[in-house]
Amino acid sequence: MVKVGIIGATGYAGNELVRLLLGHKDVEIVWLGSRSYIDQKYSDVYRNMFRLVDAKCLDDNMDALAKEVDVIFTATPQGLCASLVNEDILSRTKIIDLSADFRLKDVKTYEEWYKIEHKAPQFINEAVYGLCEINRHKVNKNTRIIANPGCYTTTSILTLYPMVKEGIIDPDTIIIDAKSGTSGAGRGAKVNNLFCEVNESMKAYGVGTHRHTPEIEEQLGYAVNRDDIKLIFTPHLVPMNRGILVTAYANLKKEVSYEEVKAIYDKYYGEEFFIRVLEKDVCPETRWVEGSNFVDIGFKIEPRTKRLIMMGALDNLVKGAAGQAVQNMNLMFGFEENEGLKMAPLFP
Ligand SMILES: NC(=O)C1=CN([C@@H]2O[C@H](COP(=O)(O)OP(=O)(O)OC[C@H]3O[C@@H](n4cnc5c(N)ncnc54)[C@H](OP(=O)(O)O)[C@@H]3O)[C@@H](O)[C@H]2O)C=CC1
Ligand SMILES: CC(=O)N[C@@H](CCC(=O)OP(=O)(O)O)C(=O)O
Repeated sequence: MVKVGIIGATGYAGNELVRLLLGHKDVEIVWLGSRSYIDQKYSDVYRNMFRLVDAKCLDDNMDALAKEVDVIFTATPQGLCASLVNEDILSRTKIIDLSADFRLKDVKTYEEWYKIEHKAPQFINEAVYGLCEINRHKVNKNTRIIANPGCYTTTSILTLYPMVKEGIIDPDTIIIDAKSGTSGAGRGAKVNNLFCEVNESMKAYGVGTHRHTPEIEEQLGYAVNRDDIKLIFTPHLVPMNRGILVTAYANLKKEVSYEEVKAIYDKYYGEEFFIRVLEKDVCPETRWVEGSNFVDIGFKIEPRTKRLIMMGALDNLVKGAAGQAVQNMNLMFGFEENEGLKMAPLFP
Protein backbone atom coordinates (compact mmCIF):
# COMPACT_ATOMS: atom_id res chain seq x y z
CA MET A 1 0.00 0.00 0.00
CA VAL A 2 1.19 3.49 -0.81
CA LYS A 3 1.17 5.67 2.32
CA VAL A 4 -0.30 9.11 1.74
CA GLY A 5 -0.23 12.35 3.73
CA ILE A 6 -2.35 15.38 2.94
CA ILE A 7 -1.37 18.87 4.08
CA GLY A 8 -4.51 21.00 3.86
CA ALA A 9 -6.83 18.02 4.34
CA THR A 10 -9.45 20.30 5.92
CA GLY A 11 -9.92 22.46 2.82
CA TYR A 12 -12.36 21.72 0.03
CA ALA A 13 -9.71 20.24 -2.25
CA GLY A 14 -8.29 18.28 0.72
CA ASN A 15 -11.66 16.80 1.60
CA GLU A 16 -12.13 15.77 -2.00
CA LEU A 17 -8.73 14.07 -1.92
CA VAL A 18 -9.81 12.13 1.17
CA ARG A 19 -13.06 11.09 -0.53
CA LEU A 20 -11.27 9.87 -3.67
CA LEU A 21 -8.38 8.18 -1.85
CA LEU A 22 -10.78 6.24 0.40
CA GLY A 23 -11.96 4.53 -2.79
CA HIS A 24 -8.44 3.77 -4.05
CA LYS A 25 -7.46 0.14 -3.55
CA ASP A 26 -3.69 0.74 -3.27
CA VAL A 27 -3.63 3.65 -0.85
CA GLU A 28 -3.66 4.22 2.89
CA ILE A 29 -4.12 7.77 4.24
CA VAL A 30 -1.86 8.17 7.26
CA TRP A 31 -1.71 11.94 7.82
CA LEU A 32 -4.49 14.51 7.67
CA GLY A 33 -2.72 17.83 8.01
CA SER A 34 -4.44 20.99 9.16
CA ARG A 35 -3.67 24.41 10.59
CA SER A 36 -6.88 25.20 12.49
CA TYR A 37 -8.15 21.74 13.57
CA ILE A 38 -5.05 20.02 15.00
CA ASP A 39 -6.03 17.14 17.37
CA GLN A 40 -9.69 17.34 16.33
CA LYS A 41 -11.33 14.35 14.67
CA TYR A 42 -11.42 14.76 10.91
CA SER A 43 -15.01 13.49 10.82
CA ASP A 44 -16.01 16.28 13.22
CA VAL A 45 -14.80 18.78 10.63
CA TYR A 46 -16.32 16.89 7.69
CA ARG A 47 -19.27 14.80 8.78
CA ASN A 48 -19.47 13.12 5.37
CA MET A 49 -16.50 11.15 6.75
CA PHE A 50 -18.37 9.92 9.87
CA ARG A 51 -17.48 6.24 10.44
CA LEU A 52 -15.26 6.34 7.37
CA VAL A 53 -12.30 8.25 8.80
CA ASP A 54 -11.50 7.81 12.47
CA ALA A 55 -8.23 9.76 12.55
CA LYS A 56 -7.53 13.14 14.11
CA CYS A 57 -6.03 16.07 12.26
CA LEU A 58 -2.28 16.53 12.57
CA ASP A 59 -0.09 19.54 11.88
CA ASP A 60 1.64 20.56 8.66
CA ASN A 61 5.13 19.39 9.64
CA MET A 62 6.39 18.30 6.24
CA ASP A 63 9.74 17.08 7.60
CA ALA A 64 8.06 14.63 9.98
CA LEU A 65 5.50 13.64 7.39
CA ALA A 66 8.18 12.90 4.77
CA LYS A 67 9.58 10.18 7.05
CA GLU A 68 6.21 8.42 7.21
CA VAL A 69 4.68 8.54 3.77
CA ASP A 70 5.44 7.75 0.13
CA VAL A 71 3.63 10.80 -1.20
CA ILE A 72 2.46 14.13 0.19
CA PHE A 73 -0.41 16.09 -1.33
CA THR A 74 -0.33 19.80 -0.51
CA ALA A 75 -3.81 21.30 -0.86
CA THR A 76 -2.83 24.59 0.71
CA PRO A 77 -2.76 28.30 -0.16
CA GLN A 78 -0.26 29.65 -2.67
CA GLY A 79 3.26 29.83 -1.28
CA LEU A 80 2.94 27.27 1.51
CA CYS A 81 4.32 24.24 -0.32
CA ALA A 82 7.31 26.20 -1.60
CA SER A 83 8.01 27.44 1.92
CA LEU A 84 8.07 23.89 3.36
CA VAL A 85 9.76 21.73 0.72
CA ASN A 86 13.51 21.01 0.71
CA GLU A 87 15.96 18.52 -0.78
CA ASP A 88 15.86 16.23 2.25
CA ILE A 89 12.07 15.96 1.99
CA LEU A 90 12.21 15.25 -1.73
CA SER A 91 14.85 12.58 -1.21
CA ARG A 92 12.39 10.73 1.06
CA THR A 93 9.00 11.24 -0.52
CA LYS A 94 7.10 12.58 -3.53
CA ILE A 95 5.07 15.78 -3.57
CA ILE A 96 1.92 16.55 -5.52
CA ASP A 97 1.21 20.24 -5.03
CA LEU A 98 -2.33 21.39 -5.77
CA SER A 99 -1.36 25.04 -5.45
CA ALA A 100 0.35 27.09 -8.14
CA ASP A 101 3.82 27.18 -6.57
CA PHE A 102 5.54 25.10 -9.24
CA ARG A 103 3.27 25.63 -12.23
CA LEU A 104 4.92 28.66 -13.84
CA LYS A 105 8.44 28.03 -15.09
CA ASP A 106 9.52 31.65 -14.76
CA VAL A 107 9.90 32.67 -11.12
CA LYS A 108 9.56 36.38 -11.97
CA THR A 109 6.21 35.75 -13.63
CA TYR A 110 5.07 33.85 -10.50
CA GLU A 111 6.14 36.64 -8.17
CA GLU A 112 4.59 39.30 -10.38
CA TRP A 113 1.15 37.63 -10.68
CA TYR A 114 0.97 36.07 -7.19
CA LYS A 115 2.58 38.97 -5.33
CA ILE A 116 4.60 36.59 -3.15
CA GLU A 117 8.26 35.73 -3.05
CA HIS A 118 8.97 32.17 -4.26
CA LYS A 119 10.71 30.29 -1.46
CA ALA A 120 11.95 27.28 -3.46
CA PRO A 121 12.76 28.34 -7.03
CA GLN A 122 15.41 25.59 -7.24
CA PHE A 123 12.64 22.99 -7.70
CA ILE A 124 10.63 24.78 -10.39
CA ASN A 125 12.43 23.20 -13.34
CA GLU A 126 12.23 19.74 -11.86
CA ALA A 127 8.48 19.95 -11.21
CA VAL A 128 6.33 18.37 -13.90
CA TYR A 129 3.22 20.27 -14.95
CA GLY A 130 0.79 17.44 -14.29
CA LEU A 131 -1.76 17.88 -17.02
CA CYS A 132 -1.89 14.14 -17.60
CA GLU A 133 -3.51 14.00 -21.04
CA ILE A 134 -0.74 16.20 -22.45
CA ASN A 135 2.25 15.49 -20.19
CA ARG A 136 1.78 11.89 -19.03
CA HIS A 137 5.01 10.87 -20.78
CA LYS A 138 6.86 13.10 -18.29
CA VAL A 139 5.36 11.48 -15.18
CA ASN A 140 6.86 8.23 -13.93
CA LYS A 141 8.32 6.50 -10.87
CA ASN A 142 11.27 8.90 -10.81
CA THR A 143 9.10 12.03 -10.72
CA ARG A 144 9.54 13.73 -7.34
CA ILE A 145 7.32 16.77 -7.65
CA ILE A 146 4.13 17.48 -9.55
CA ALA A 147 2.69 20.91 -10.14
CA ASN A 148 -0.96 19.91 -10.31
CA PRO A 149 -2.84 22.24 -12.66
CA GLY A 150 -5.90 24.00 -11.27
CA CYS A 151 -9.51 24.10 -12.34
CA TYR A 152 -9.72 27.04 -14.76
CA THR A 153 -6.40 26.20 -16.37
CA THR A 154 -7.15 22.50 -16.85
CA THR A 155 -10.47 23.29 -18.54
CA SER A 156 -9.04 26.07 -20.69
CA ILE A 157 -5.90 24.28 -21.83
CA LEU A 158 -7.55 20.94 -22.58
CA THR A 159 -10.31 22.68 -24.54
CA LEU A 160 -7.94 24.79 -26.63
CA TYR A 161 -4.77 22.70 -26.93
CA PRO A 162 -5.55 20.55 -30.02
CA MET A 163 -6.79 23.54 -31.99
CA VAL A 164 -3.70 25.59 -31.16
CA LYS A 165 -1.31 22.71 -31.78
CA GLU A 166 -2.82 21.86 -35.18
CA GLY A 167 -2.87 25.49 -36.32
CA ILE A 168 -6.65 25.64 -36.67
CA ILE A 169 -6.99 28.84 -34.64
CA ASP A 170 -4.85 31.95 -34.29
CA PRO A 171 -3.54 31.79 -30.68
CA ASP A 172 -3.18 35.57 -30.56
CA THR A 173 -6.95 36.01 -30.82
CA ILE A 174 -8.07 33.72 -27.97
CA ILE A 175 -10.70 34.96 -25.53
CA ILE A 176 -11.61 32.66 -22.64
CA ASP A 177 -14.83 33.28 -20.78
CA ALA A 178 -14.88 31.02 -17.70
CA LYS A 179 -17.38 30.38 -14.92
CA SER A 180 -16.78 28.71 -11.60
CA GLY A 181 -18.87 27.40 -8.75
CA THR A 182 -18.15 28.88 -5.34
CA SER A 183 -16.19 25.92 -3.97
CA GLY A 184 -13.44 27.12 -6.31
CA ALA A 185 -12.76 29.89 -3.82
CA GLY A 186 -12.07 27.46 -0.96
CA ARG A 187 -13.64 26.97 2.45
CA GLY A 188 -12.13 29.94 4.21
CA ALA A 189 -14.68 32.56 5.27
CA LYS A 190 -14.75 35.56 2.93
CA VAL A 191 -17.51 38.15 2.64
CA ASN A 192 -17.56 37.82 -1.17
CA ASN A 193 -18.48 34.17 -0.85
CA LEU A 194 -21.35 34.48 1.63
CA PHE A 195 -24.71 33.08 0.48
CA CYS A 196 -26.35 36.49 -0.03
CA GLU A 197 -23.37 37.79 -1.98
CA VAL A 198 -23.29 34.85 -4.40
CA ASN A 199 -26.82 33.48 -4.63
CA GLU A 200 -29.04 34.83 -7.47
CA SER A 201 -26.15 36.76 -8.94
CA MET A 202 -23.19 36.42 -11.28
CA LYS A 203 -20.12 38.52 -11.67
CA ALA A 204 -16.81 38.72 -13.48
CA TYR A 205 -13.74 39.17 -11.31
CA GLY A 206 -9.99 39.45 -11.78
CA VAL A 207 -10.76 41.03 -15.15
CA GLY A 208 -7.55 41.44 -17.10
CA THR A 209 -5.51 40.51 -14.03
CA HIS A 210 -6.37 36.95 -13.05
CA ARG A 211 -3.28 34.89 -12.13
CA HIS A 212 -4.28 31.96 -14.32
CA THR A 213 -3.72 34.03 -17.46
CA PRO A 214 0.07 33.53 -17.70
CA GLU A 215 -0.28 29.81 -16.89
CA ILE A 216 -2.67 29.22 -19.80
CA GLU A 217 -0.49 31.36 -22.09
CA GLU A 218 2.63 29.42 -21.12
CA GLN A 219 1.10 25.98 -21.62
CA LEU A 220 -0.55 26.82 -24.95
CA GLY A 221 2.75 28.39 -25.99
CA TYR A 222 4.46 24.99 -25.63
CA ALA A 223 2.07 23.65 -28.27
CA VAL A 224 3.51 26.01 -30.88
CA ASN A 225 7.00 26.66 -29.47
CA ARG A 226 6.23 30.26 -28.57
CA ASP A 227 6.66 32.21 -25.35
CA ASP A 228 4.77 35.32 -26.38
CA ILE A 229 1.14 34.23 -26.67
CA LYS A 230 -1.21 36.76 -25.10
CA LEU A 231 -4.85 35.97 -24.48
CA ILE A 232 -7.83 37.28 -22.56
CA PHE A 233 -9.08 35.21 -19.61
CA THR A 234 -12.15 36.39 -17.72
CA PRO A 235 -13.42 34.30 -14.81
CA HIS A 236 -16.93 34.60 -13.36
CA LEU A 237 -18.35 33.46 -10.04
CA VAL A 238 -21.72 31.71 -10.40
CA PRO A 239 -24.15 30.52 -7.72
CA MET A 240 -23.49 26.80 -7.75
CA ASN A 241 -21.34 24.61 -5.53
CA ARG A 242 -19.13 22.91 -8.10
CA GLY A 243 -18.24 23.14 -11.73
CA ILE A 244 -16.24 25.07 -14.30
CA LEU A 245 -17.55 26.02 -17.71
CA VAL A 246 -15.20 27.54 -20.26
CA THR A 247 -16.37 29.12 -23.50
CA ALA A 248 -13.38 30.10 -25.62
CA TYR A 249 -13.36 32.06 -28.87
CA ALA A 250 -10.62 32.41 -31.47
CA ASN A 251 -10.21 33.35 -35.13
CA LEU A 252 -9.98 30.44 -37.54
CA LYS A 253 -6.75 30.44 -39.55
CA LYS A 254 -8.47 28.73 -42.46
CA GLU A 255 -11.87 27.45 -43.50
CA VAL A 256 -12.64 24.18 -41.74
CA SER A 257 -15.56 21.76 -41.66
CA TYR A 258 -17.21 20.25 -38.60
CA GLU A 259 -15.71 16.87 -39.57
CA GLU A 260 -12.16 18.26 -39.72
CA VAL A 261 -12.35 19.86 -36.28
CA LYS A 262 -14.03 16.79 -34.78
CA ALA A 263 -11.32 14.56 -36.29
CA ILE A 264 -8.64 16.66 -34.58
CA TYR A 265 -10.32 16.52 -31.18
CA ASP A 266 -10.75 12.75 -31.67
CA LYS A 267 -7.08 12.37 -32.66
CA TYR A 268 -6.00 13.94 -29.35
CA TYR A 269 -8.72 12.71 -27.03
CA GLY A 270 -10.49 9.78 -28.72
CA GLU A 271 -8.56 7.28 -26.58
CA GLU A 272 -8.64 9.34 -23.39
CA PHE A 273 -10.69 7.83 -20.57
CA PHE A 274 -11.41 11.17 -18.91
CA ILE A 275 -12.04 13.41 -21.91
CA ARG A 276 -15.37 13.11 -23.66
CA VAL A 277 -15.65 14.92 -26.99
CA LEU A 278 -19.37 15.46 -27.36
CA GLU A 279 -21.55 14.85 -30.39
CA LYS A 280 -22.42 17.54 -32.93
CA ASP A 281 -24.32 20.51 -31.47
CA VAL A 282 -24.16 19.16 -27.92
CA CYS A 283 -22.77 21.75 -25.51
CA PRO A 284 -20.96 20.69 -22.32
CA GLU A 285 -22.80 21.27 -19.04
CA THR A 286 -21.31 21.24 -15.57
CA ARG A 287 -24.13 19.02 -14.27
CA TRP A 288 -23.04 16.16 -16.55
CA VAL A 289 -19.54 16.00 -15.07
CA GLU A 290 -20.22 16.81 -11.42
CA GLY A 291 -18.46 14.54 -8.92
CA SER A 292 -16.40 12.89 -11.66
CA ASN A 293 -12.97 13.22 -13.22
CA PHE A 294 -14.43 13.73 -16.70
CA VAL A 295 -13.93 16.74 -18.94
CA ASP A 296 -16.62 17.29 -21.57
CA ILE A 297 -15.65 19.23 -24.69
CA GLY A 298 -17.78 20.59 -27.51
CA PHE A 299 -17.35 23.17 -30.28
CA LYS A 300 -19.16 25.14 -32.94
CA ILE A 301 -17.79 26.72 -36.10
CA GLU A 302 -19.10 30.26 -36.55
CA PRO A 303 -18.69 30.96 -40.30
CA ARG A 304 -20.15 34.50 -40.19
CA THR A 305 -17.28 35.77 -38.05
CA LYS A 306 -14.78 33.05 -39.08
CA ARG A 307 -14.33 32.04 -35.47
CA LEU A 308 -14.29 28.76 -33.62
CA ILE A 309 -16.20 28.55 -30.35
CA MET A 310 -14.79 25.87 -28.03
CA MET A 311 -16.46 24.76 -24.79
CA GLY A 312 -15.25 22.65 -21.87
CA ALA A 313 -16.77 21.60 -18.55
CA LEU A 314 -15.36 19.82 -15.52
CA ASP A 315 -15.77 19.55 -11.77
CA ASN A 316 -13.31 22.00 -10.21
CA LEU A 317 -12.73 19.82 -7.15
CA VAL A 318 -12.20 16.59 -9.11
CA LYS A 319 -10.51 16.95 -12.51
CA GLY A 320 -9.73 20.56 -11.56
CA ALA A 321 -7.94 19.56 -8.34
CA ALA A 322 -8.10 16.30 -6.34
CA GLY A 323 -9.00 13.92 -9.18
CA GLN A 324 -6.17 15.16 -11.37
CA ALA A 325 -3.84 14.88 -8.36
CA VAL A 326 -4.82 11.22 -7.87
CA GLN A 327 -4.41 10.65 -11.63
CA ASN A 328 -0.86 11.99 -11.28
CA MET A 329 -0.23 9.81 -8.23
CA ASN A 330 -1.35 6.77 -10.25
CA LEU A 331 1.18 7.62 -12.97
CA MET A 332 3.94 8.22 -10.40
CA PHE A 333 3.43 4.83 -8.76
CA GLY A 334 2.69 2.80 -11.90
CA PHE A 335 -0.99 2.15 -11.07
CA GLU A 336 -3.74 2.15 -13.68
CA GLU A 337 -4.19 5.84 -14.49
CA ASN A 338 -7.90 5.75 -13.70
CA GLU A 339 -7.65 3.70 -10.48
CA GLY A 340 -10.00 5.22 -7.88
CA LEU A 341 -11.38 7.63 -10.48
CA LYS A 342 -13.77 5.60 -12.59
CA MET A 343 -16.96 6.87 -10.95
CA ALA A 344 -19.77 8.18 -13.12
CA PRO A 345 -20.87 11.79 -12.64
CA LEU A 346 -23.55 12.54 -10.04
CA PHE A 347 -27.00 13.60 -11.18
CA PRO A 348 -29.17 15.37 -10.12
N1 LIG B 1 -11.11 24.80 -4.54
C1 LIG B 1 -10.81 24.45 -5.78
O1 LIG B 1 -11.72 24.24 -6.62
C2 LIG B 1 -9.39 24.30 -6.22
C3 LIG B 1 -8.34 24.58 -5.40
N2 LIG B 1 -7.05 24.45 -5.87
C4 LIG B 1 -5.93 24.80 -5.05
O2 LIG B 1 -5.85 23.93 -3.93
C5 LIG B 1 -5.36 24.62 -2.80
C6 LIG B 1 -6.38 24.49 -1.67
O3 LIG B 1 -7.58 25.07 -2.11
P1 LIG B 1 -8.94 24.92 -1.28
O4 LIG B 1 -9.08 23.54 -0.79
O5 LIG B 1 -9.98 25.47 -2.16
O6 LIG B 1 -8.67 25.91 -0.06
P2 LIG B 1 -9.35 25.94 1.36
O7 LIG B 1 -9.28 27.34 1.82
O8 LIG B 1 -10.67 25.26 1.33
O9 LIG B 1 -8.36 25.05 2.24
C7 LIG B 1 -7.05 25.45 2.55
C8 LIG B 1 -6.38 24.38 3.37
O10 LIG B 1 -5.06 24.81 3.65
C9 LIG B 1 -4.87 24.81 5.07
N3 LIG B 1 -4.00 25.94 5.42
C10 LIG B 1 -4.24 27.24 5.22
N4 LIG B 1 -3.21 27.98 5.63
C11 LIG B 1 -2.32 27.11 6.12
C12 LIG B 1 -1.05 27.26 6.73
N5 LIG B 1 -0.49 28.45 6.88
N6 LIG B 1 -0.42 26.15 7.13
C13 LIG B 1 -0.98 24.94 6.95
N7 LIG B 1 -2.18 24.72 6.38
C14 LIG B 1 -2.83 25.82 5.97
C15 LIG B 1 -6.23 24.95 5.67
O11 LIG B 1 -6.18 24.42 6.97
P3 LIG B 1 -7.33 24.71 8.06
O12 LIG B 1 -8.63 24.35 7.43
O13 LIG B 1 -6.97 23.80 9.16
O14 LIG B 1 -7.23 26.15 8.39
C16 LIG B 1 -7.05 24.10 4.71
O15 LIG B 1 -6.90 22.74 5.02
C17 LIG B 1 -5.12 26.07 -3.25
O16 LIG B 1 -3.79 26.24 -3.61
C18 LIG B 1 -6.01 26.19 -4.47
O17 LIG B 1 -5.53 27.16 -5.37
C19 LIG B 1 -6.79 23.99 -7.12
C20 LIG B 1 -7.79 23.70 -7.96
C21 LIG B 1 -9.19 23.85 -7.60
C1 LIG C 1 -14.08 30.81 -7.72
C2 LIG C 1 -12.68 31.17 -7.35
O1 LIG C 1 -12.43 32.07 -6.56
N1 LIG C 1 -11.72 30.46 -7.90
C3 LIG C 1 -10.33 30.68 -7.63
C4 LIG C 1 -9.52 29.67 -8.37
C5 LIG C 1 -9.23 28.58 -7.46
C6 LIG C 1 -8.19 27.67 -7.87
O2 LIG C 1 -8.45 26.56 -8.06
O3 LIG C 1 -6.99 28.13 -8.06
P1 LIG C 1 -5.83 27.34 -8.69
O4 LIG C 1 -6.40 26.71 -9.92
O5 LIG C 1 -4.82 28.36 -9.00
O6 LIG C 1 -5.30 26.35 -7.76
C7 LIG C 1 -9.83 32.03 -8.02
O7 LIG C 1 -10.28 32.59 -9.00
O8 LIG C 1 -8.89 32.49 -7.38
